[in-house]
Amino acid sequence: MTRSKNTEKIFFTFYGTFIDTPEFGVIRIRHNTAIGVCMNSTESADKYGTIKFIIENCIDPYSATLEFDSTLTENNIKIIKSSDPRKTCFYFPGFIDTHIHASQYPNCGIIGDNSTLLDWLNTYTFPTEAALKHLPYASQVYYKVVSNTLRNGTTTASYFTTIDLDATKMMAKICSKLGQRAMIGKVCMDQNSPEYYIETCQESVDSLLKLINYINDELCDPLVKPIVTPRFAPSCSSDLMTEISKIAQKQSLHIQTHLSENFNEIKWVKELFPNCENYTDVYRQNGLLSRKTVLAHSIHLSNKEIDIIKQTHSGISHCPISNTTLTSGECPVKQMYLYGLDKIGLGTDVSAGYSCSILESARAAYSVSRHLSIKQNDPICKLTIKECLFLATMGGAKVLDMDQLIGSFEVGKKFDCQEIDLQSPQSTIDFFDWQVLGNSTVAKKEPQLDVQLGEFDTNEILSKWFFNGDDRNVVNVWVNGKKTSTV
Ligand SMILES: Nc1nc2[nH]cnc2c(=O)[nH]1
Ligand SMILES: [Zn+2]
Repeated sequence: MTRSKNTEKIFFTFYGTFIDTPEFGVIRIRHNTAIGVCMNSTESADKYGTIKFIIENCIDPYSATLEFDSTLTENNIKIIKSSDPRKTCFYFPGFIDTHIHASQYPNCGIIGDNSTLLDWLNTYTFPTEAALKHLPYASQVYYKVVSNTLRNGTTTASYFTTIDLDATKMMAKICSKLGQRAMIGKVCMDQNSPEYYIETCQESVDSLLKLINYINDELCDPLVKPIVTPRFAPSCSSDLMTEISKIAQKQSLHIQTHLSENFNEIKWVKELFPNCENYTDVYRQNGLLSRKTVLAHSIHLSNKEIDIIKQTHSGISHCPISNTTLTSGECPVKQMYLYGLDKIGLGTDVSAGYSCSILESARAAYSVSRHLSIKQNDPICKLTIKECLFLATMGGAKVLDMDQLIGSFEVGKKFDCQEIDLQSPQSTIDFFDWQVLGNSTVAKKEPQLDVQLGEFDTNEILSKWFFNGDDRNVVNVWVNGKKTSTV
């Protein structure tokens, strides 16, 4: 270890209670923990924002940082403490939204009581998306949706935009400016779409290539990546799907699309692609399934289709709010997990989903799984809080094939984090003295009480957050070690 002082080095050491879910169904709680993050601006992109040490049961985070690297000085260590004498603050990994339509944000909360997928697309969605060709509209919408997701603790999102190249470039720039880790997908669609919102196969391929070049060679932000985005099988010709899958393969890019969301959609796909065995096979035959493919919904799959998804290591984005509002169905997440399909994350699917919050989607996943359990009279269907929080973080990281990078707090991973305070100034969650103040004596002093009142343990605090929390409890958000701010 060198003893010379190095003023270029910058370390942020975060200190407090860290909670994450490294495996399905497992919650890890680490109190009094120091996490050191390398923030040297001179470091290469792969090192900047990376967790360098995690020290549990740490008394002094400053000394811990010096112990890790004795060449550091007071000037290049920043200690960030979650203030918590009240025991309701903790750090949690940033949420990962594996499926969100940035362009549909203006329609959040507008769906139509009787809408189902195909009529909803024509009535609400295509007109709204087409309007974002007008760049001043696109700018307003995209700033707001990125701000809203960040405010809700989403540090990584996989976005659909529209078919428009310039507006999509703008979205990539906005994500970069606001500091969100993002995949940006220009929607590709060359058939069965309204004449005001369609492109030819060649136009679609050309603008996809231009977007990839822009993001990779001009924007050059390691947090922002292009993602190949055929809308869904009905709106894509086989020619388009094969052309863009070749681009994805050649450049090792992610792919995202929709799969098996609605019964009329599935029937339509059967008619459009009679030579394919099933809906999933349409994507397989056209080269779209890889370990970097995100398949939104995937509700009504046969075991044969699940097998294809397993074999190709593709991931599923479960979008429970959208599946409820559009009455598409209940995705049997737990059963798929038990069947061995372990790449499942959560998507808000704005605006079929009315909320930008992955926490709200996690709650909806919990509820939908319980309704499925009632319907099938089988407790096996039920997801637990821990499992839902896994889907919201590590599950999403796996779906995006980024689980070596994000999703939990580990040395070598990026510091993507939200700080939660259940008693933040704006919080609507009520706590009582005996629940959190380390004051269980309050209860004991009441002789007439014959029930035991006591402090919540950390799992109960987590449960309070899961069911009652919202953006007012997200007090800070860091992506790649950098604190984000929104508009
Ligand atoms: N939920 C949803 N499903 C789709 N299938 C094709 N396009 C869409 C869309 O925009 N939203
Ligand atoms: Zn969608």
